[in-house]
Amino acid sequence: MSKGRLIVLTGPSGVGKGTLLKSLLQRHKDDLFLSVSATTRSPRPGEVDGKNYHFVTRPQFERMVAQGEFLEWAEFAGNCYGTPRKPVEEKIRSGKWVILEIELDGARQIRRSFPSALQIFIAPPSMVELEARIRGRAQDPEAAILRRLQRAWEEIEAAGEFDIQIVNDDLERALGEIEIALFEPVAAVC
Ligand SMILES: Nc1nc2c(ncn2[C@@H]2O[C@H](COP(=O)(O)OP(=O)(O)O)[C@@H](O)[C@H]2O)c(=O)[nH]1
Ligand SMILES: Nc1ncnc2c1ncn2[C@@H]1O[C@H](COP(=O)(O)OP(=O)(O)O)[C@@H](O)[C@H]1O
Repeated sequence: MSKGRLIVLTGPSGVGKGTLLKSLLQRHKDDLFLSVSATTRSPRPGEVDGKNYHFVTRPQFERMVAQGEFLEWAEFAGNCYGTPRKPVEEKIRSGKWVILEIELDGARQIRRSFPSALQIFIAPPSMVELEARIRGRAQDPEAAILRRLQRAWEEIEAAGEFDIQIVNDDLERALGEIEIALFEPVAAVC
């Protein structure tokens, strides 16, 4: 049986993490499992409970924190997000590769608790393009967009903490780079 593995994907809101992951998971259905987070954020149009997120109330989220149900959790732009511990641990134990699509604080927590996790940072081609993508998605109120853009600067400054940085300019090229990072590790240089 193959060995389980944890992969963290982080990057500012609107950079294209969800878009990249959708294609990646379609191409590698049998190899990769995406963790479904819990959040107190309201569902966006089209988002499905249990598929995109587990949508919970703040008291429910706080109870889950108190009961140690999260592998990591953080507050982002006024809402809480957390990775349910049990499904991730079960998948890893059964030899699966699990991807966490999480923000910077969560990635830092995972770095401490799972130092062997591969940490990938997705960067935008520019801040102008990032803002255009968040606005083009047209799914967040103005206040949420502004909070995400403000936070984006801090996240981009921390890109160097990650094992790999990939610029999502051309989607196919960025996907190819993620696939190389996951499936074609560079041979050790003697
Ligand atoms: N720490 C942490 N961050 C998460 C989790 N789930 C999602 N996030 C991050 O929370 C941020 C906001 O997510 P979301 O509201 O879906 O907005 P979007 O990134 O603009 O699509 C993103 O950076 C996600 O990667 C989680 O379980 N833990
Ligand atoms: N390489 C790319 N070039 C142009 N637009 C992109 C690219 N990747 C993603 N997008 C668009 O940017 C917007 C934000 O992408 P999304 O995957 O929702 O970002 P995130 O999950 O990081 O918040 C979407 O409208 C998506 O279609």
